[in-house]
Amino acid sequence: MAVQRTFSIIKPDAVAKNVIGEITTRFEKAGLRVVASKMLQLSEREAAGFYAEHSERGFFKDLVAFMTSGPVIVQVLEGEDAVLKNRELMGATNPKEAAAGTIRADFAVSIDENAVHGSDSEASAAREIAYFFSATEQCARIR
Ligand SMILES: Nc1ncnc2c1ncn2[C@@H]1O[C@H](COP(=O)(O)OP(=O)(O)OP(=O)(O)O)[C@@H](O)[C@H]1O
Repeated sequence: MAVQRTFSIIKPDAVAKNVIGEITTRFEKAGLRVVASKMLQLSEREAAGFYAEHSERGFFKDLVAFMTSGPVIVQVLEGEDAVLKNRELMGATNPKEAAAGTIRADFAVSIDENAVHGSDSEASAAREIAYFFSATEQCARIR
């Protein structure tokens, strides 16, 4: 598997819990490298645009309210098989179903406030990275 990039959000609940460093350390220990990172307070428009695919779902309004409830950290992670590796580190969407030792099992309490987002495919990663980062904010390969 080639080196890939994926997109991560450390959501407002995890930022409020003061575990930005602990979550980022998990990425690094798993061989993923942070190649872009910033803290943002999302507007309603930005959060709704990011989750547009869920706009017809019953939880959409609550999701947008949660994602705008405090600052988030958006990151680009690079490494071998980065999309799948990050999904494995995150665990299941619902923390109650997340495997022991995953980020969501350890730091999240509910499906509404589940600590992290990670792209579900390379195509999503490319779209999500471009949504939040300009070309100049994305470092070239760091080695
Ligand atoms: N049934 C639900 N009730 C409440 N919130 C939900 C529900 N399903 C999903 N969500 C919220 O919407 C987000 C996006 O849902 P999706 O199905 O894309 O999950 P995911 O890919 O595991 O999560 P993410 O996209 O945040 O990485 C979830 O992370 C969660 O916060």
